[in-house]
Amino acid sequence: MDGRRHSVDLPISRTLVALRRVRSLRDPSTNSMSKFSALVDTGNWEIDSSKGISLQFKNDRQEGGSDGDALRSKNLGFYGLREGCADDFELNCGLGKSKLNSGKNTGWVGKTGPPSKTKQIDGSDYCASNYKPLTERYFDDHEDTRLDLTCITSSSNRFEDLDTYKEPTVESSRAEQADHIISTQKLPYKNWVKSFGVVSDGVSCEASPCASVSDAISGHTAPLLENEEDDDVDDSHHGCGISCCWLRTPKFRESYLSYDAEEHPLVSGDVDSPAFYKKRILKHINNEITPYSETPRCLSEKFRPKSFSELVGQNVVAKSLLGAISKGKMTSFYLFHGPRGTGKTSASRIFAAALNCLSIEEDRPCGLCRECVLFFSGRSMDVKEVDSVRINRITRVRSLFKSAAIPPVSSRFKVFIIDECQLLRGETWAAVLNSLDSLSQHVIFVMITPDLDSVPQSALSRSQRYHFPKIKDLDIENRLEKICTQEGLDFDQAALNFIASKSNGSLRDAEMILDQLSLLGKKITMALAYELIGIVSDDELLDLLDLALSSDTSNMVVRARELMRSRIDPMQLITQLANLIMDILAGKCQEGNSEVRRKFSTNHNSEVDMKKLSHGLTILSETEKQFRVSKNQTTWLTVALLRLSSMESSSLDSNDSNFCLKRAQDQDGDFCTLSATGDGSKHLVTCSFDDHKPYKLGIQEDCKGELESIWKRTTDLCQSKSLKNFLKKQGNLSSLCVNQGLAVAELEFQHPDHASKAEKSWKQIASSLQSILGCNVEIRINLANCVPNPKCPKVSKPSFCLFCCSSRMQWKPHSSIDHGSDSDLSEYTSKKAIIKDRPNLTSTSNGGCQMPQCSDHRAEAVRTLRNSEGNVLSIGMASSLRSSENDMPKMHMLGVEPLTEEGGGQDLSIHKPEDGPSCFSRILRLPKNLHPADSSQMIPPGIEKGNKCIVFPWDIVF
Ligand SMILES: Nc1ncnc2c1ncn2[C@@H]1O[C@H](COP(=O)(O)OP(=O)(O)OP(=O)(O)O)[C@@H](O)[C@H]1O
Ligand SMILES: [Zn+2]
Repeated sequence: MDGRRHSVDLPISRTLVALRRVRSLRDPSTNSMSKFSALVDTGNWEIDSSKGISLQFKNDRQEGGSDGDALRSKNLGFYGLREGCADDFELNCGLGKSKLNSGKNTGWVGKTGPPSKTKQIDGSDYCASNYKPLTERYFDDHEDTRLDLTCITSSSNRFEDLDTYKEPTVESSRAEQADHIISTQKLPYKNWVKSFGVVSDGVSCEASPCASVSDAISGHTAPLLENEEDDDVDDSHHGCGISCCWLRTPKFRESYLSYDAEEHPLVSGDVDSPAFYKKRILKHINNEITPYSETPRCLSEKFRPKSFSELVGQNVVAKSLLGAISKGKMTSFYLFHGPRGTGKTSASRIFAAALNCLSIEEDRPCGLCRECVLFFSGRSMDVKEVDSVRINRITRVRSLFKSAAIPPVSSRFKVFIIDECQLLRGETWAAVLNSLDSLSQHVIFVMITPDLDSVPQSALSRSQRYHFPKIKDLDIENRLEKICTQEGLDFDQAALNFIASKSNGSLRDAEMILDQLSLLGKKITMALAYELIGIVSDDELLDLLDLALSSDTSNMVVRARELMRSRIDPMQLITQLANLIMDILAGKCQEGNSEVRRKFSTNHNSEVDMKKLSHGLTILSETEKQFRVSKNQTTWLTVALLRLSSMESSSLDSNDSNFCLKRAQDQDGDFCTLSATGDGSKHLVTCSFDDHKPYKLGIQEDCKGELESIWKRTTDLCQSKSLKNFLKKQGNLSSLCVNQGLAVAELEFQHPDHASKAEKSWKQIASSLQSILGCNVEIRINLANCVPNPKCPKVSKPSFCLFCCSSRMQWKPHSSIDHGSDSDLSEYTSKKAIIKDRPNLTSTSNGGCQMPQCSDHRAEAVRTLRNSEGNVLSIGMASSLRSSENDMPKMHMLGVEPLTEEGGGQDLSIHKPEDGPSCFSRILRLPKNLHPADSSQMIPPGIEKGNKCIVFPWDIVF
């Protein structure tokens, strides 16, 4: 009867919810949504003040009948359930009565027999009814012939069914879905209809792994019960935590039923009532827990790998698992672990499919064979995903293993995948491990966890472990690119690169971000990605850092405020800044092709900038702590940036006295400070020496020219031709640092003999330098490559400089300098002046190292170890013993304190005693491995030895 209308009274809330949900309802057997898609379009929703909302729809195929026959003409592919053995089962969902008589067993595969009874609920028996396509069932309105079939197929002509389907109602969909679930998955089964040969005609080998089950299988039979006890086994999809595995749909770990698992354990038969199921399932459906989805809901579902070759970045794992299968060397217990979103679950499913794949090819799973089709359509009865939470009871574990003991339905292996196994309780683990030994060869357990530490040791040692490492950014980027191409998404490569870098090795996270971005319907760009992720770009942060390092305070504050006002959370900004600084310090900033990056790395590559940045990390970490107790995060962030911006040399560590400002002569011949500033232009600032601003000509590339020029002029000033040539050829000025009117010049020689020779001529070198620089000069003579010191195993790298000596000469601007005369030299040699107040220190009369001199010509000094780039790696004490004053001191390190180690350079501090700006003392934490005898012997007079520290009350020469 064309045009027949059926009404459903629904409360308004449910109606509206239903409208929203209709997309998520689908036919679980066919994995198809098409049966429901017409619903919204063809359904006619009417609002009646007395009845509420009603849904009406036209029934094209219905030739007649009553309201109760609403579904008759609609072959939804769902399957009925008989409640009780005689009574028709009714779905009172507003559609009237839906009679689901089993009728004849037309077109069904299976065996007939008495109905399998299960426990009674509310006094009524029910049986696993006969199943057949609804069309037939409705039209063959016969009494129960008690076929013992639990067939879950759709009609024999599924495609036709789909085509003819037009207008189900929401409620009928739900009800039938509920029926389907009950009939296909919830009922206890009596027997397996075992042979797939019987149904194989329906298995299309051409079907893709993703084909819906009805496309793939036309007669898959569910197992029937062997006996009552076993009913908890393979039908355990209903709330026991075991569900058939499917690849394309999301993991369905929840039970369809939402009843409390504790109350209804796995084996429980007292819940096996259709009414009970129906209620639960409907509740479940109403709760929008959709076990299946028509189309993959997100990209990560859609692009879930289906073969080992599709598994990104896990080649070792893939190869090993495939190897195990091809060699037939499987074990019963696998443990997949690794960070989230790296493919553990996908791999476990692929592994399960590969184990049962019938293909003889190496590349398994083939996706085409019967087993693969069964598996990928979610209908394999031999692969189960088990919810860890739900089996967290010994009784359930026992049931699980009982289930495992039953041979596989059609496959070679029964595979149980237990995800999140770290949630299993100790007793559950014990039960699992105890039962493992009794497992037959055909059972394989795959446990998955992101947290290996939570898995008991006993389990670890019993399992074959596979680690899934984080996926490389490049692999993620390539995968995203592939997805974009397949999905027809327009994208910027940089944006994909950015997404990859922000997903922390998790491909799922990356796909999620891409998914969200794709919804915007625009080209996937960096700007969009930044906006979505809620972070500012590295370029913006570099800009901010540039301002901070350039001490452009006002602009920096403005910029920071802009950023925070726009979108960024201060805590996020702190984290990002810290990450960026770490990248810069690790030299990663030069990578990439952005203009801002290039500019930043050009402008801020000095030693002092690096120190500022590393100190900045400390500031940021303090600020982060402050954030936790403060509401005004924005202010604290601004304070942090201001601190970063206004960082002075004094706030840096001892070696920060080498504040890296460059000194040069301007064109008028005046001394000035040449600083490397943030804006990229070197600007000249006239400076006087008493302004206490230190500066340095460092070893950076851009200083090299200046250093060479100074060294050339210095050597030119040397009177002795041989010295001049020697210095030009063998030595060079590696750095020059001026602090508080004292220039510390570091000279570098390649060979100890050369260093020694230079040391002997130190006065001439120093005076020449003084003439050029116009200030007090201290020279240090370093050996570029040193022989490793056996006393100091840490210092084994030949590039470290163990040899260092220094001497100081006071500048007398108006005195005439005679570079060749030692007698004149006394006029402006500063040593006595500097050390006169410190009786413990004496100068070496031969003009050698300035060190505290002990009796027996023993001298100690603090030494620095530098790597070939000139960075200070460690500091330590060295002592020298010389048999005569003219001997070259034989230095050896007494102890080394790596600056990087905890308790090392951290404790180094500078004290400025009253006795003049050029002297200070430092506290040096002694190395832990320093032999007490050594330390007591070698510590020079005047050094107070504390518990861990010794105080050097003299001008330590670094
Ligand atoms: N190695 C991978 N190769 C291909 N796709 C992957 C990979 N890892 C993750 N994915 C993508 O992420 C989604 C989720 O992956 P999967 O569930 O296998 O990760 P998991 O490691 O098990 O994560 P969790 O520990 O959170 O369960 C997949 O559907 C897939 O789209
Ligand atoms: Zn296969």
